[in-house]
Amino acid sequence: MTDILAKIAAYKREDVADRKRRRAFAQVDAAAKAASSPRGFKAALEAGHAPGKLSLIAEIKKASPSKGLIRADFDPPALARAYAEGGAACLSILTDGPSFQGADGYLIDARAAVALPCIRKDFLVDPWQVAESRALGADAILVILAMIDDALAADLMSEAARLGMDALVEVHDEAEMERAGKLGSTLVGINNRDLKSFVVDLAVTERLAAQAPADALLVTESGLFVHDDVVRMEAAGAKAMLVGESLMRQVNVAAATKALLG
Ligand SMILES: O=C(O)c1ccccc1NCC(=O)[C@H](O)[C@H](O)COP(=O)(O)O
Repeated sequence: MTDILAKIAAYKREDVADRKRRRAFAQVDAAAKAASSPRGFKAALEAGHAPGKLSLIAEIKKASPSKGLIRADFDPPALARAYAEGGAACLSILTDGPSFQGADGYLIDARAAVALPCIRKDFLVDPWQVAESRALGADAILVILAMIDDALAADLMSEAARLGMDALVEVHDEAEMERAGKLGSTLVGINNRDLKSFVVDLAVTERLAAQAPADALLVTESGLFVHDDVVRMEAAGAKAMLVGESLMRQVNVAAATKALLG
């Protein structure tokens, strides 16, 4: 595990332990079952792509460990509406506070503003967080293989399935891609960001795409700035893309989203 992921995993375990002390699983599970029905996240990505067009997961991201503050003027419902107007298929909302200045409320508010499916972008180290994510309204969760072992990944994925959510399984290298295949992942994200150096390189998707499970929908993540990047990632085999920083830095987010999609 990289230094940054080890640091995040350590404080997440403490945070989850604290949340569990305050709220029994039965309570979270009841809230998850009472939450507004899941919107099909993977189905929206499947429906949104076509030759010459990648589906967009547009990210609501205030800050990051690699870039610090990205967007000071930060209004999640307004950003969600701008992304919807710009043609995004789904939203990704960072809820981690310490490293990304996110908040659970951002997911609730952004999802309420639009009809798009939403993934809770956070660092999951306990199946309890999956039910919590659904209770917050999430339609999908992120499973970061670099941070957890296969047993925990399988538990997170089966808990997501139990609650009607999709799981985006994120990989960074060949070994993790092989693990994703063995776990039966059908929605696989290749993260172009090296989590040790924070260097972003679209060649990571080009290198790993051919090894993705045959039936998986492939998402390229991080470091997409212009439409030429989108064309390049489609040529590599991606069907969808996850984009945060480049859109978050724009004054007119809807127009920038349209321009990125071409
Ligand atoms: O963004 C970071 O600095 C980062 C650092 C450590 C772990 C994860 C990190 N990012 C999470 C993401 O996956 C990105 O927010 C997402 O792929 C969008 O990337 P970008 O378009 O480059 O903002």
